[in-house]
Amino acid sequence: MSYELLTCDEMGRADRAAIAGGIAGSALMEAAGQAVAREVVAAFGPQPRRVVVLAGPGNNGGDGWVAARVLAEAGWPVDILSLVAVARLAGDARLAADRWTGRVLPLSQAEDRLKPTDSDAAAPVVIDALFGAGLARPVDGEAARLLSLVQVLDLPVVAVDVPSGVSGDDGQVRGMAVRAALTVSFFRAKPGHWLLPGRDLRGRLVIADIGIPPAVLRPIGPRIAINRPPLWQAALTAPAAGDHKYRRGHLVVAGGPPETAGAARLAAHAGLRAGAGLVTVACLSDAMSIFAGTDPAVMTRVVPTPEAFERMLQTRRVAAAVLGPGQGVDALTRDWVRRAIACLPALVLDADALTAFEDSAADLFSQIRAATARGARIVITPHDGEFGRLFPDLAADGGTRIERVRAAADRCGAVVVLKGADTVIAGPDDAGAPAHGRLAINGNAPARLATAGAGDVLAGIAGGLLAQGMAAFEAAAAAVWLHGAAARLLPRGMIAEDIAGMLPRVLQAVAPSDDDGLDALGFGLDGD
Ligand SMILES: NC(=O)C1=CN([C@@H]2O[C@H](COP(=O)(O)OP(=O)(O)OC[C@H]3O[C@@H](n4cnc5c(N)ncnc54)[C@H](OP(=O)(O)O)[C@@H]3O)[C@@H](O)[C@H]2O)[C@H](O)CC1
Ligand SMILES: [K+]
Repeated sequence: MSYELLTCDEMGRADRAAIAGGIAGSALMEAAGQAVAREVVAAFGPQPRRVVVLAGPGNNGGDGWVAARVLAEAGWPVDILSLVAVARLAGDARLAADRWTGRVLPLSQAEDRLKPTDSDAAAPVVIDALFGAGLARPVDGEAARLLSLVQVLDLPVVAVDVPSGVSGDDGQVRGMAVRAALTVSFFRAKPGHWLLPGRDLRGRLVIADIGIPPAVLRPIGPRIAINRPPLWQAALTAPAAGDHKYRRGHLVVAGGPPETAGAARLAAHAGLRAGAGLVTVACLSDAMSIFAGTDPAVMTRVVPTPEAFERMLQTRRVAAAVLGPGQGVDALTRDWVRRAIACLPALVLDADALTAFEDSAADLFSQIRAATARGARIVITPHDGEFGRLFPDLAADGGTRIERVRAAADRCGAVVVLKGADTVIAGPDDAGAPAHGRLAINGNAPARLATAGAGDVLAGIAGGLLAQGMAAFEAAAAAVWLHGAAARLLPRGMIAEDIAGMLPRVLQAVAPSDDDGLDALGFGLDGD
């Protein structure tokens, strides 16, 4: 399964490369329109049903004209409402329109033809082929009127490429867009299919092969991907026979005051489940009994001073740390963060470890940059509020979610996980850095994952993976996906404490196994 996402510009380049390689543009359009028709029949057939195609002025409309012809040839009653006169169409779209032998209705008849009639066994299916990758400005005027009619009549919509009005690049709505039951796109999906609200408006997504050879992608070098296991699976190591717990990675979680100790407990437990060899919560003496009294596999260590914390990091073979969950927004947190950045090979900074630097973000970023320059792997995991505290100008400037998170990663030098229903993971654009300009959009998190403490669990999973030596971008992307997948296995009513318990099942499905390939209990160990 492919996981690259192409921006509209990259898709245009892929298209042009295919055409330069000898595939006619009209053949691509024919394949695109046929795919749309095929999916309409699969979703709404096999009995023919009335179809109304809304055709726009460009090639998205061209796909609509092809789909109309193919459906009509199969005996489906099809009407076309074209935004512009056929004489004004050009290129492949004009060729496609010229092959249409049925009626083209004037837009004044739109309401009449869209309304279900007594002779309709079911409401007509609308093919939305107004605008696709070429959306250039907000949808208004006649196009908006047509889409509003479809919305008011609550008709089933099949969108060509994207629901018209949704930007393929960022999933934002420009002007207006109607929710589709199904979106048929071509060759590769686009970021706007996976970022909200586009993800929500597109309905079910089908990516059709229209004959573009995958080799065209090599010179394009897409850097945005949907977050799926192939992106990071190879970096998930299986525990080896000779491993001991330190070799599998010692993760330290910073424990805060007793009132908010739950957050670090969740992170510590999740770090262990994600595969860290051992996990220690470092805390002040007043929280000791809480941390020591809960999770039997998690160790506790009292570090009365920042110096003691640093000494522990340096002497206990610490592979990674998670700082921030429930730690407190104060100078002590800043002190621990500075010391951890200065001496550890890997680090997750979450929650309070980010908010504590609201007034000194530049200072935090220069420390992170110094550490990553010597090879440290650092992941920060802000939600939108924390992001706004660290990067107020980026949060305010109205750029797309992708632009914001990219700019943030470039500025701070860490891998940035911008959490939300459509979490985005971005690596800094440092030439030569392993995460160089990479970006993944996550799509597997169920809505019920938005629950208290879920972020602490995510930080712990990322820390557990970093402790095992994973690269920062891969660890961050894997953590986000595993977290979403674990929640998917849990029914409504799940709480943050339940998530880590699902990790063994999820890891079993995506990670290399550490058993010897024999029967489940190992009866066959002697080779029989
Ligand atoms: N490989 C593929 O993916 C293939 C995709 N195909 C389809 O082609 C479209 C992209 O076609 P393109 O012609 O580049 O763009 P659109 O059809 O989406 O839109 C361009 C026209 O729409 C006008 N426009 C743009 N925004 C608005 C608006 N808000 N209101 C009114 N008109 C608008 C634009 O006008 P300009 O004045 O800006 O020029 C254009 O006339 C892709 O999405 C696929 O569906 C191919 O068919 C096969 C290969
Ligand atoms: K469309």
